[in-house]
Amino acid sequence: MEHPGNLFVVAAPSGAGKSSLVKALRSFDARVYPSVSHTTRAPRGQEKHGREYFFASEQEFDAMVANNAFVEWANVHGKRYGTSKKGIQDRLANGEDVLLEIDYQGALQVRESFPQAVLIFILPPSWEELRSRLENRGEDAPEVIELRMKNAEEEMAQVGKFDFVIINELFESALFDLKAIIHAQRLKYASQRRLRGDVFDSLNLS
Ligand SMILES: Nc1nc2c(ncn2[C@@H]2O[C@H](COP(=O)(O)OP(=O)(O)O)[C@@H](O)[C@H]2O)c(=O)[nH]1
Ligand SMILES: Nc1ncnc2c1ncn2[C@@H]1O[C@H](COP(=O)(O)OP(=O)(O)O)[C@@H](O)[C@H]1O
Repeated sequence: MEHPGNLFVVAAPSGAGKSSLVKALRSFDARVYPSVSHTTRAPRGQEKHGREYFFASEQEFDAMVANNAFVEWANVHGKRYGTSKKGIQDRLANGEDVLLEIDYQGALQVRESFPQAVLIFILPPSWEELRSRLENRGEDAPEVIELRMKNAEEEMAQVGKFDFVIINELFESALFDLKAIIHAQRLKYASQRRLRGDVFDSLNLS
C-alpha cells in the first residue's frame, strides 16, 4: 500500500534494548509516532492501558482477528501481540512517520503490506550481556527469562532479512545509529518533497 509517511519497524530479542532506544529517540524526535500494540499478556508494574499496550482478553483479541483489524499479529513468548490498522493507517496517510516495536514475525508480515517499510533489527553484543540485561531489568520471573533466552536464538537467526542492523553495545552509539537510519530515510526524495515542499517550489522543482 502506498502512503506518504515513513514506516519504521524495530525488532529485537527481548532485553536487547529496543524499548529503551525507542524511548530515548522519542525524547528528542516527536515526529516519529510509536504505535501502541494490543496484547494478551498481563501489564507489568508501571504499564498503563493505552500507553505501553492496549491490554486485551483472549476473547477481545480473537474478535479483532476475526474483524481483520490487525496489520499484523503474532504469538510471542506464549502471548499474542498485534498492530491495529486503525492505529497507523491514518497517520501514514497524513504523511506522519510511524514506528512499530514488534517481533520479527510481525516485521516480516508488515513488509508484505507495506513494501517500503524500513526494517531495523537490534542485536545485543553477546549472549551473556542479553541475559544480564534481562536479569537486571528485574521485570520477569526466572522461567520467563529462560523462555526469552531460548526464543532469542530463533529471533536472531532472522537478522539477515532486515534492512539495517544495530548492535546495542554502547547505548549512545546505538541511539546515534537509529537516528542515522531515520534521518537517511527522511532525506529520500519523497520525504524531502513532503517535508520541504516550500524549497522545491521556490526552486521550481517538481
Ligand atoms: N508481532 C508483534 N509483536 C509485538 C507487538 N508488540 C510487541 N511485540 C513484541 O512482543 C515481544 C514481547 O514484548 P514485551 O512483552 O513488551 O516484552 P519486551 O520484549 O521485554 O519488550 C517483543 O519482541 C515485542 O517487540 C505487535 O504488535 N506485534
Ligand atoms: N546499551 C545498553 N547497555 C546496558 N544496558 C542497556 C543498554 N540498552 C538497554 N539496556 C538495559 O537493558 C534492559 C533491557 O532493555 P529494554 O529496553 O527493556 O529491552 P527490550 O525492549 O528490547 O526488551 C533495561 O534494563 C535497559 O535499561
